[in-house]
Amino acid sequence: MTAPAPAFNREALENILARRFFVAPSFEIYGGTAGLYDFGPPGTALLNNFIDTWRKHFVLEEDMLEVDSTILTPYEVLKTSGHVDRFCDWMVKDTVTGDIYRADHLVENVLEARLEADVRARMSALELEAKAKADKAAAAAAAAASGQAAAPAKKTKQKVEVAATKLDAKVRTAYEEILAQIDNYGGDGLARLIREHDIRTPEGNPVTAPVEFNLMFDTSVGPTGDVKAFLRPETAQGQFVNFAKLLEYNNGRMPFASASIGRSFRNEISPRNGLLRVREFLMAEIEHYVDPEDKSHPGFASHADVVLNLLPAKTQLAGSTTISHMKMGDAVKQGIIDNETLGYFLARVHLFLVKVGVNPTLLRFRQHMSNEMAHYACDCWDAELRTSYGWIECVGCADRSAYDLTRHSERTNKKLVVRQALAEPRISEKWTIVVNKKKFGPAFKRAAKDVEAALMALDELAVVAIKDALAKSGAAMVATPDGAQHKLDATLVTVERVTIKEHVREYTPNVIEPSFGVGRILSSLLEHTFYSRPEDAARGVLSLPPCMAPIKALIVPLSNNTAFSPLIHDLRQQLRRRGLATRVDDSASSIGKRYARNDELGTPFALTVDFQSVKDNTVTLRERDSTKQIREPVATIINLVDQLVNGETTWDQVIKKYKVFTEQEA
Ligand SMILES: Nc1ncnc2c1ncn2[C@@H]1O[C@H](COP(=O)(O)OP(=O)(O)OP(=O)(O)O)[C@@H](O)[C@H]1O
Repeated sequence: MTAPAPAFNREALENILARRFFVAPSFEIYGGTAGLYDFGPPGTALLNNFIDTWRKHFVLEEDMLEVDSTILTPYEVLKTSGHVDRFCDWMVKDTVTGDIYRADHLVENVLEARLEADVRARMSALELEAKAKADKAAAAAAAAASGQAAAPAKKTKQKVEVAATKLDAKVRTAYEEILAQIDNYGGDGLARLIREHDIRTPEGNPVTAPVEFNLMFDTSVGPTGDVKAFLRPETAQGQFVNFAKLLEYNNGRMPFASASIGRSFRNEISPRNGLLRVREFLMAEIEHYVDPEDKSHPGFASHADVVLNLLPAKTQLAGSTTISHMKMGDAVKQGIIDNETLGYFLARVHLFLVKVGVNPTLLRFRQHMSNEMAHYACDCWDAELRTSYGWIECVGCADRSAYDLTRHSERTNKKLVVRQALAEPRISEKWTIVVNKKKFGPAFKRAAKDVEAALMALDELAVVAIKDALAKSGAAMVATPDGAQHKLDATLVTVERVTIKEHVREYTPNVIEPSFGVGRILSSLLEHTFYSRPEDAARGVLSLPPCMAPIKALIVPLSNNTAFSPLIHDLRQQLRRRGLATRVDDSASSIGKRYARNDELGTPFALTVDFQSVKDNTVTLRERDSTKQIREPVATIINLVDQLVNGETTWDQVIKKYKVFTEQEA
């Protein structure tokens, strides 16, 4: 089923989504709350179909371990993960109205508007120049014909306006470079941009200096209010804190992945663009745990030929947004994508997005630049979808390294590691701290246990630093998790070179995380699949793939004659038994109108019951995009709908096999 490429009409789509109650602002009758949305029946069905397809594509396909953890998350967990200190955006205030803006978005909007005005101005300048040339030539021709001198050309007012919005080439390049890296600016950088480029609010007012704002909603647990907590900003932490149990459930086998689908909350400074930036949204996240010394993946070879649209960091640094169309395997071999596992997941994400209806030509993977990366990530690619709002990040694919597991382990003193039995024992030499037990206990008293644990947890570099400090000044310092510093000397500890024979290798796995924002993907794919019938612009169609469509089959009786009732009942029963959502439209409208109404809902198939059906038990099956139909016995049609929805056949295959007729012929 291929829909014709349309000119996208956002207003028409938004009208359908509101009118057919796909989605609506929450608490609308109270005036609504910015950044909160409710899904109506077709929107909820779409959401559920997305989750179902996601589960089958990722969780079932790879035996991922799905967990459902709580939304309420204690302060300590998010302090340890770095969210309390760093999960922030920068905001500015309009100095006149007091309105709040997210600083990077304001800069982005203003510069983009200036660049757009520049493009328009340059186009008009070219048009004016062409017109002036044509006028001059016409005047010269007229003058030659009359034998008089040509009158001088008049300067138009329009020319002056064009000049005012035209940018100097240097300024234009500077704007383009800033926009390509807008996510990389911190508070000082944004303040400089605002100053240097005279960034103002849409009302034309100046703004304050940027202030950091943490995006987490805080709350407290229990009646005393003493236990501080947050609504989680991602599902990932709920998976990491359960790592040891998950590994045990997996019989200690590596690599493996956990997955979670659930709501997350971010107190966005300025929610905007419908579902694209909201304050409560559904996330589907995978945490794939992998050996840092071996990031190969068993699925790499079978996905190496998937062609991806890549925008690497290097290209962006050179100020370009040109996409490289590359086989995933080649991108990994050339070091553009860091490792096999990350490459594999990018390919899987690509295949999934196309399966749910994303237009592959409007999908790209953009690599983060080093200063743009989240505090936990060491390589990151965003799957971005092109929408009427520009390129939108919909899936973040990050290599979070060992960051989270290490932090949680350090904070809780619980081991979050993999123990791998070695075929051959590994013999190595290592600098090790040896504690003089007799003196150590009396010296540190109640803190002795914690100080010793802190010393034992040090890596070899830190141990060598203690050795050097003891040799140089006779003293060294060590910190315990409560932040206290403790002084060591050569009577309490010595640092010795010891030979170690290891039968087990212990390591903290690295984590590769594809993180899906469900609302953003749905909103983008609704744009990708929406078009208007070429013969009637008022007839909108959502060309959703059958697996995603809220209703799979519409049942349309020719009229509300009771003769059709038993067959309609039978059709519904049979489709329901196969788990296929149906809807009967027995309203008085014409059949064409009823088809059109359900095209708006994205219903891919319609079964029409007429007087012939009652006689010979045949019904027609109409496909939404081609509007072509076939007429076959009920049993054949039910089987075909089932196979079409489950992807076992396609409409193109069906029309090769059966006699086809058009809507007019039916
Ligand atoms: N406010 C939001 N509204 C809707 N979806 C969101 C929002 N914030 C994040 N997401 C979704 O969650 C996914 C993973 O979150 P991640 O933390 O990587 O986003 P982010 O980089 O903070 O997004 P952005 O830079 O747009 O704020 C994103 O790719 C996106 O699809």
